[in-house]
Order: sequence, then C-alpha cells, then structure tokens
Amino acid sequence: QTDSLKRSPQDLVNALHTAFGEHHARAVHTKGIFFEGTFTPSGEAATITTAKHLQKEPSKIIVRFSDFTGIPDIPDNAGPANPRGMAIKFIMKDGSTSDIVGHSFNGFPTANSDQFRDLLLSIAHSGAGASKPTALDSFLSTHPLAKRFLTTQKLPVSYATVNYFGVNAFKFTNSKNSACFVRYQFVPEREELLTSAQYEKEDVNYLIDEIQKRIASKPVVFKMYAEIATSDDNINDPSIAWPGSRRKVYLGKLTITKLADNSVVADKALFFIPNNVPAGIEPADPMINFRSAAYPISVKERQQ
Ligand code: HEM
Repeated sequence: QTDSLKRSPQDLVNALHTAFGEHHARAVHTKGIFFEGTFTPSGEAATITTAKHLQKEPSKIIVRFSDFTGIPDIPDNAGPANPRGMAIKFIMKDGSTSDIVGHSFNGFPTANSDQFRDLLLSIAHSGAGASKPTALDSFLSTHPLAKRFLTTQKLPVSYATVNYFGVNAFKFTNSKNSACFVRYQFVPEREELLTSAQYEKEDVNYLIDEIQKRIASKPVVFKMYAEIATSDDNINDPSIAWPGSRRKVYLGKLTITKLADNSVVADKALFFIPNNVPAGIEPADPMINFRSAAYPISVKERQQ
C-alpha cells in the first residue's frame, strides 16, 4: 500500500500548514499541556509481547493532552478541536523510551496519508467565503468515513473523561514467537461528555483549566488495553474500526499525578514518535512509519 502512495511526509507537513497555518510549533495538535506519572504493567501483556515496558517493572510517563488542528490558540470548545490527542512517553528504568500517540476517536478520517492530504487541502480551501459546495463538501460526499469522523466526535467534560485510541495497528510478538495484531485503547475511570449546547457555553480554555485542577487534587487514571485483531480485520486501514466484540488484553494502568514543566523550551523539546517501540512490538499499519517520518520534520521546524 505504501508503494502506491504519491505524497511524502514533507508534503503532509506542508498540507498541515496550508490548512492550519505555519507557526513553528507542532504542525497539528498544537495546543496542549503535559503531565508526569507512572505506568504500572498488569502482568497480562507477557502473553502477547516481550516489550519490556509492558512486563513487570513500572515506567515513568509523560502524557501530553491536546486539541486537534494546528491552530495554536484554538478554543477548547470549538468543533474542530476534536478529536483530543493523548501522547504518552514511557521512560523505562534503563533510560530507554517508547511512545504512543493516540486520539479520542476510534478511527482515522482516511485510509492513508495521500487521502489525508486531500482532506487537509479541501479544509484549507473551504474557509469563510468559499462558494458552495466547498472543496470539503465534495471530499466528504465521496468519503463517508471522513464525514463520520468530522461530524460524530465526542465532546468531553475533561481530557480525563474520554476514551483514546491508538488507531494504527502494531504487531506484538511473545516469547514463544507467536504474533498478533493489536490496536491500543485507553479507558478512563468514567466517561463524561457534554451536550452540544453545554459545549458551546464552555470557556475557550475549559479543558486546559479543568485538567490542571483535577490533577492537583487527585491522580487521573486510564486503563490501557490491546485490542486483538482476528483474521477478518484490516490491519492496514486505520479508517475502519474493528468490531467492539474483539478480545482486549489489559496491559496496565496509567496514573497521571502532576503537571510537568510546560515552559516554551520544554514544550519545544518534547516530542513523540509513533514507531519508537522496543523489541516485541513492530509497526504493522504502514501509516505508522509514514507518521514517524513526518513528526521529526515538525519537531525540527519548531526548533527554528
Ligand atoms: C498520515 C497520517 C498522519 C500525519 C501526516 C500526522 C502528522 C503529524 C505531525 C506532523 C505532528 C506534529 C509532531 C510534532 O511536531 O511533534 C503530529 C502530532 C500528533 N498527531 Fe499525527 N499525523 C498522522 C496521523 C495521526 C493519527 C492516526 C493520530 C491518532 C491516532 C495522530 C495523533 C496525533 C497527536 C495526538 C499529535 C500530537 C503529539 C504531541 O502531543 O506532541 N496523528 N501528527
């Protein structure tokens, strides 16, 4: 599938800028806030992977929550601020790291990066004043899953009260050399959502403010699962969610305990790369390596 793709990671970063502006910050999921905590493995992951951070020893974690789009001051209560992002860096005892970059929707708007570029450019050409039907209207009329992505997002009470999904499939291998394909899921203690009317009345920084208050009084906890594919599931197309009935292996618990140093310098330096994984885990969906070539371009730009 990747061989037939025409657009490069640089083309995708450029398309993000065309849609959201160029500002030498993250090209997308620009507005965000990060925290520190601990990941405690459940012990069950050893049945499906040898990945060292998922065995017995706890890891330190850095977790960055964010709003969608590359607009640095997007109101938290704007429609396009969905889905929310959750990026996690596991820092193991030996100093090695592994990253997961997920969001609050079970799926991606498009099957591959070329189509994602088309979507971004159609957004760019459909701003105020564009004549109807806009480029975005036309794109959505031929891409029903992108339409569902843009129109059926959950409106969270808090970054801590919504489910997050890894979306792209990884291959897990255990000590017996037996392999399976998985997608990550992160389940909050309680899902709490707003109605559209409540959402519109929220403050422009309601999520950023709420999560800081919440974590100052008590840790935020998510359970992390691996959703296991069957032979019926498409490993290479992140726009198609796997059926909810798939087996889920409980990998462990994220306990987010305190605000990190969110200085401009620390935010510039912090980044997550989707294919930063230890032995026992490999990228399966080709979008993972594509993303992992695009993210460093944006990281480099924000150092300038
Ligand atoms: C072809 C597909 C994709 C492209 C080209 C792309 C591109 C990017 C780029 C350039 C960044 C900025 C990285 C940085 O500056 O540190 C980014 C960040 C991000 N992306 Fe993607 N992305 C893609 C798919 C996805 C998918 C499938 C998800 C969710 C599962 C996702 C969620 C995020 C999140 C949450 C961030 C913010 C990470 C942070 O907090 O530092 N992206 N993406």
